[in-house]
Amino acid sequence: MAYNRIDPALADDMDQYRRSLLRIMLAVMAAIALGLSLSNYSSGKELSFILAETAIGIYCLVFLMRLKQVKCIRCWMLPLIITVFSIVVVAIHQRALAADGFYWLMLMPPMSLLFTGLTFGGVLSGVFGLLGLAVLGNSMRLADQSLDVPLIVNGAMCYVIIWSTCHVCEYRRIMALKKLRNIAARDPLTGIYNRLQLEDAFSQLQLQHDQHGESFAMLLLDIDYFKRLNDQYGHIAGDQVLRQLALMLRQACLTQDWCFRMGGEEFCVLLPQCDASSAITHAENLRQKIANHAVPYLNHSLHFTVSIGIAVWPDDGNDFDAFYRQADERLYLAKHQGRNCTVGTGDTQIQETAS
Ligand SMILES: Nc1nc2c(ncn2[C@@H]2O[C@H](COP(=O)(O)OP(=O)(O)OP(=O)(O)O)[C@@H](O)[C@H]2O)c(=O)[nH]1
Repeated sequence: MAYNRIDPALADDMDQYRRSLLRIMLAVMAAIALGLSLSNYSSGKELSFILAETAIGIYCLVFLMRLKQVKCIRCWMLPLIITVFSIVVVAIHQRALAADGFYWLMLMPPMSLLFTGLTFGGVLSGVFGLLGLAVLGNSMRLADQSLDVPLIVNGAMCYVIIWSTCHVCEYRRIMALKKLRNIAARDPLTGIYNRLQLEDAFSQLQLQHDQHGESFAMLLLDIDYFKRLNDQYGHIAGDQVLRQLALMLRQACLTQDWCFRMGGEEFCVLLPQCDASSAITHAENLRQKIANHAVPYLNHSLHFTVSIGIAVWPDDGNDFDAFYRQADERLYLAKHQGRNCTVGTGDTQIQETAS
């Protein structure tokens, strides 16, 4: 089992960005729509337009007032975008408004790409662009029996430039955000997740437990006498050991999603769908594998061992802090009992001590 830890946070960032832009845009749209409906009313324009403008203005105001509570921005934006730009297309159809109606259509790509997403917004604004051009050409042909080709070509070129620029900008913004999130989530030395991600991963497993009753385990590992290793062979050798241990943990977990460097020489592994006895088996296998492994460094073979503390959910705590504390206390006990050993759940006894 694996899950994508970056995307929920990324989605959250994008959501905040959209909301702050929306606040300004909805206020402007409400003012324009209500202003237009008033001016069209006083100049005796077509009633259907006045009603549509009033409805859009009111919708924008309600949306603006409820923006903090609205969960699905796309669900609110989609009817607004489709209604506004359908009215624009209808306006283009009326010969008198054909060209200036097309200017308004240029707002479609930035709005739909920003507020309904890259793929959906790209397709939607592409369809509306083509529709607008077809309606513009048709309304000219109906009125004059001729096509103003330069106007159509200029309109199409501007639309394509705006559409592609917005698409590239939005794509690059999302990629940059993903990259930044990834940098912030990982430990630069070993490449595995840092401690900030642990609580998030824990919440995901806790949810799995609440929904399906699956227990899971946490292993806290700390390298024994790491200071001595650093002092004897130097910090570069120590770094090599840390990288090798991270690699072994990733291999043991089959996925990197559940391995974390807590800082210094301390690591954490989460074991999904794991009870107390399989956690001990897993931890012991890992401990022995590490103890039997040699890290090549210059012309040395570096040997090192780890001590491990285990906590199993839901037996060992009722929240993250208590759960983590339990694993930490058992790690401390493992150190106290002579290192290179595992202390498991239950009655906090040593499961196996070093040879
Ligand atoms: N090479 C290297 N060393 C680090 C890094 N982070 C922390 N250390 C070193 O890790 C050592 C931790 O030492 P201690 O906390 O005394 O732990 P220990 O020597 O492993 O002793 P026990 O944990 O009690 O077995 C210190 O010497 C730190 O300088 C790192 O990123 N690279």
